[in-house]
Amino acid sequence: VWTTWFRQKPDAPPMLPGFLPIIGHSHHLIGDRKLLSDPDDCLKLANTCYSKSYIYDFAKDFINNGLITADAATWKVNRKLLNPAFNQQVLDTFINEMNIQARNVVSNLKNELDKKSFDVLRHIVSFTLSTVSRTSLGLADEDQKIIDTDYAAAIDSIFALYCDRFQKVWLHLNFIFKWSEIKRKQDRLLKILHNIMIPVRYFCKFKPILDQMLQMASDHGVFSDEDIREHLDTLVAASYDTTSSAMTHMLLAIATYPEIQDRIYNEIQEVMQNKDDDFTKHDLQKLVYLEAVMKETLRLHSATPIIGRKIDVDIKLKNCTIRANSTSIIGVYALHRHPLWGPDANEFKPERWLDPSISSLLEKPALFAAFGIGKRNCIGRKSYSMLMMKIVLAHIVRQYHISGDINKVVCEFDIVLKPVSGHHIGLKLRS
Ligand code: HEM
Repeated sequence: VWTTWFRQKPDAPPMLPGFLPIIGHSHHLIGDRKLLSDPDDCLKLANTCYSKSYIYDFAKDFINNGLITADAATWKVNRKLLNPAFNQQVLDTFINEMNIQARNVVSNLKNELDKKSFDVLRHIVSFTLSTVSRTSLGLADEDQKIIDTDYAAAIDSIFALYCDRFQKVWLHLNFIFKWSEIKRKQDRLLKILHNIMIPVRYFCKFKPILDQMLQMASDHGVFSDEDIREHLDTLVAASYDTTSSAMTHMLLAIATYPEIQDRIYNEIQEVMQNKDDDFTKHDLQKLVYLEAVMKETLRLHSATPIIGRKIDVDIKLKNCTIRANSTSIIGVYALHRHPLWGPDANEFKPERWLDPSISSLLEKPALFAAFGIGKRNCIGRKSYSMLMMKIVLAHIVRQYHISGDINKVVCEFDIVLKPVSGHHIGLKLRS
């Protein structure tokens, strides 16, 4: 009542549909939220307020000061320290491991050949998890199995608990939550996750990202053991669901449009001169059409359709002012369909990414926000996750003809956007 009636400025943004006098949107259990979809406003907000909405605090017991959940002051320091761990030279050393993991997926997919359809998510999740943990943690094979099974199951369950808590608005209050069954389950899962991740630093072999953190801990005394555990958990948690969701959507999109699939295949053949070699950094740079398809899928089927920010200070936007101490939601889904994309904004057209005029369009950096907006964007964005996804997609398309229909997929909003109807594709071996 207070925020709705007494603290509103005359130039406050209009209320979302469904607003009722006095109770606002509380019958929808979403409280007082502003949804933004103008690219300039979104960027201004994202670069003015670095604090996350209180919903992110649900994951604090798990990843506390990791980049995703850290408060603004801690985030600024840690992001600066961690940025170098994701530089291009470090990431180039991952290409070999990514090729190995991609060949494993292609080999496992042989068991699914010639079925009318099957759910591809299991294969993609396992690829993502093993690639991320091998490249950032550098685990040996036997230790990797614990991550593939116990850690993956625990992380899935803990994400489901966060969603459950999000929907039960009374559990947003900590003093009720701490007596709940969800809290007891969360504590059990955290014990499993911590017991797996804490010893990781002692038994790794190839570990560029972890190495960087250990180096900083010893040189500057900046990270404690617990900080390192939180950063490692954050990397796996932040990459595994998002990348799996994005990659399954990309496979489904490629499956839906045979002419697009043929063009990707032909591009691969041209670049690789019909050989079955691993993809090098230079080969990957030449796969421009595949990259356009990936970006177009991220645009229309973004794994993170909304991003929440806590508003710390009053912000004057183009047509309104948003008050401090409220929450705003950046509507990535809406930004990706903004009229600036043109009259064909709702159509799947990878060619738009090859059109030279795209660079003037992307001068508004918030227009494409699949990896977040502004300075607090995804640390693993272009180089890490695009690289990993490109390699596996190129290996799969080179080997198999994919069928499926993305338009039949029904999604729900979990921590990321997930198809509830399954991720069904069919595969045939290319001759
Ligand atoms: C297709 C794959 C991915 C998508 C769509 C994605 C998307 C995003 C988005 C939208 C954010 C901003 C969240 C927010 O503002 O609340 C974010 C942050 C983050 N992502 Fe990603 N991500 C992907 C892959 C990865 C990978 C592979 C890694 C790690 C290697 C990673 C690590 C992170 C981290 C650490 C943050 C927090 C950054 C910060 O606050 O400084 N992500 N991601």
